Amino acid sequence: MGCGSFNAAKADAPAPKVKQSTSEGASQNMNNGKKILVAYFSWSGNTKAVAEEIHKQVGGDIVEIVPATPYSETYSVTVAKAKAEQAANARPAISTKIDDFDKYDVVFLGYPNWWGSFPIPVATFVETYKLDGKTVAPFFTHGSGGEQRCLSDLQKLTPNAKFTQDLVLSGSSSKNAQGQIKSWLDSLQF
Ligand SMILES: Cc1cc2nc3c(=O)[nH]c(=O)nc-3n(C[C@H](O)[C@H](O)[C@H](O)COP(=O)(O)O)c2cc1C
Repeated sequence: MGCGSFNAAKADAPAPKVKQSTSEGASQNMNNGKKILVAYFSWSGNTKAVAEEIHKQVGGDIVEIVPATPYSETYSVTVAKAKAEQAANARPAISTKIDDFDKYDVVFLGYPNWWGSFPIPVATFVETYKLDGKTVAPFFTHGSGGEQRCLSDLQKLTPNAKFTQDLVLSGSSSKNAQGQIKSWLDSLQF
């Protein structure tokens, strides 16, 4: 798809911020006896809003996937870099650190659709923190292209995870999606 159709989503979104990459919210980190982590990548805040709502509803810990070298706040620069990284199948370093990742049974993993697929730092994340044997509940936001290869490319990277039904939201609906998130979580029995 062309860039024009997702410019609007960026225009409405807050400026990206680099956050401390530590797990937090450990006080209520069990749901149905499962230890939960919500992990997300977000450049302009849409997926972050969804991640925070999921965390609010299911509890557990939440962590942001943060590239060691942040993306530019300039849309066109980030678009060009993301495209080049995908073409090169790059693995940029991430600053995200998670202690004792093995303890998590369920990982809610979310990111925006970037060129039809995952932003490349997500690949670094799943190759660093192995999802084998874990339940993975994927969620995506997009400009207008929908899911495209967001899920199928993730499944290729981590074929030994147990995937639930995913949640796909347009970026423009991401800040008002409490009801859709609740329905999705109910359907997954969380
Ligand atoms: C580098 C880049 C590439 C994108 N590629 C697509 C795309 O191929 N299809 C699409 O529907 N949206 C695309 N988008 C739009 C984002 O998926 C959408 O705005 C998303 O909600 C942004 O999430 P975020 O605020 O968490 O970063 C792209 C955005 C960027 C910055």
